[in-house]
Amino acid sequence: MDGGHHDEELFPREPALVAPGAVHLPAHLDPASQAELLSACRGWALPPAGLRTVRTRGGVMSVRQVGLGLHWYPYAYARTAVDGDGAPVKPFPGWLGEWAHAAVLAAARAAADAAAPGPGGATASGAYDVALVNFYAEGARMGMHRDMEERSPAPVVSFSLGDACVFRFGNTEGRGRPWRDTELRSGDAFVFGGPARLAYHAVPRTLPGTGPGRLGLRGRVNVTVRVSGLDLANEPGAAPGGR
Ligand SMILES: O=C(O)CCC(=O)C(=O)O
Ligand SMILES: [Fe+2]
Repeated sequence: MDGGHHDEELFPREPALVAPGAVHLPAHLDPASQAELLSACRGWALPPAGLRTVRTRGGVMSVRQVGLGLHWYPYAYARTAVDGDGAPVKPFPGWLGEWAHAAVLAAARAAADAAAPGPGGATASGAYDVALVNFYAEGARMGMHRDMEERSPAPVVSFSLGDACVFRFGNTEGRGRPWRDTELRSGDAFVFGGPARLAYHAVPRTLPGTGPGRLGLRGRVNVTVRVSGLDLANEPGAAPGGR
């Protein structure tokens, strides 16, 4: 899974430091791992506590979501799909935590090679405990936001499948510039932690029809893996956040 080379790329894309603490890892997941993750996503999308439409302060999100480990909703985490069918959230699989951990190590290596600040938060693989699975049909997008509801500084790890997208990575001050746009393709990982952990980011658009045909996916799937830092056993409702 820790590929580094992409069968289909004539010129392999290299890891890129997008901002201090933010690292793009092109073709991090090999084709077999992408198929495995997509197949898991298809299972997670099913009810109960499956894929749902999310209502935020800003309106209805065009991206449909499902949570693992804990259920994220605007703007907190809960143990059940409180803004969906109310069912208990699906468990977070340990292997996904290992994948996230491996991506953090690869990102740290890339940053060290460039003598640049890494994503920080050297985190044990077992610490990753929640994930958000996002499904982007054609035309779906995600506005500028921060991932704020976690209570851990550990890096967020994102894995992309299917159609490519424009991923906009901004700053911690506000939704405006400066930002940098990166194309995320199927199999790419993106890690942000350290000074970038609370940076604003967005997906202004996907690039329909650009996914690898072998996956058999129309649209784009993104999985972000996080350390919640929460123990909801004693907090049945939610942990208030500020997104
Ligand atoms: O789809 C993406 O690449 C980003 C998703 C994201 O920012 C999130 O789930 O908070
Ligand atoms: Fe996010």
